[in-house]
Amino acid sequence: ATEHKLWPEIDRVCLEQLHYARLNLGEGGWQLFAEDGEMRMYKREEEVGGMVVDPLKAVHIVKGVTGHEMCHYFFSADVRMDWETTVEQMTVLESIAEDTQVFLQIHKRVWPAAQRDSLFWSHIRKVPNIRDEDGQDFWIVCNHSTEHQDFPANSGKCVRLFLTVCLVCQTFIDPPKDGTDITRDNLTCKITYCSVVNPGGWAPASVLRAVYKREYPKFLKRFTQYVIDQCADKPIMF
Ligand SMILES: CCCCCc1ccc(-c2ccc(S(=O)(=O)CCO)cc2)cc1[C@H]1C[C@H]1c1ccccn1
Repeated sequence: ATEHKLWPEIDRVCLEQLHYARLNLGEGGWQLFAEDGEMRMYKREEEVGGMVVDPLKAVHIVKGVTGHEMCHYFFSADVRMDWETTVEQMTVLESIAEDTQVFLQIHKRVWPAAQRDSLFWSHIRKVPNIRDEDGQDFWIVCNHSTEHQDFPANSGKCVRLFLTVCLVCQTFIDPPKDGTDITRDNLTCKITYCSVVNPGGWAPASVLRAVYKREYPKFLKRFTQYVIDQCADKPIMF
């Protein structure tokens, strides 16, 4: 996809998001708002033009799958509707390359706000782990709002929301002591999910914050469980 006009932006946003995801939660005023087993969800309360755009950062540890598998299923258009319960309709507008697609998604309406749609490019890539920490290479999927001449914002019934999302995964292998082949029992996947969603038009701060608090934990728990279930009986994708 390196010759496509979007490539410079895709490359820049992906690397920015990888850096942002790897910043630890020490600085930056993150407040923990949800916990479930190994999943911890943090947010910062921010408003842009009177609209809630609370950045979200979730960290999670999932046994039995690799970062490649986690990112593969997050990126795959074919399975999106199997796990994405808040999307009413999903269309692939453009397949720029094997690793880059442009999506239009109509999201289920969040009462009392108007229904939203999102139009974004989605890119998956492996990033070598150059600091030879004990983890494997990073896999990242980045979703970032973009434009498309056939689908201008706010031209239909939906308010166009703007999003930047990244899923950054790293696999840790604890090999069997007896030198036998690695099995899923030897795999641990560390996940960082970051998201900034600008609702694109006014929505009550109280409603938005309540929806985020309810929907994000459900969303990440459902997605990661979906990947565990899909991978259970399949060969490991390293
Ligand atoms: C007034 C309504 C404001 C906006 C509602 C809304 C829409 C989309 C999204 C969203 C868009 C993309 C992604 S993704 O990770 O890129 C995967 C691909 O679908 C994820 C979540 C979020 C929210 C915010 C509610 C919040 C919410 C959170 C998790 C699920 C549903 N709703």
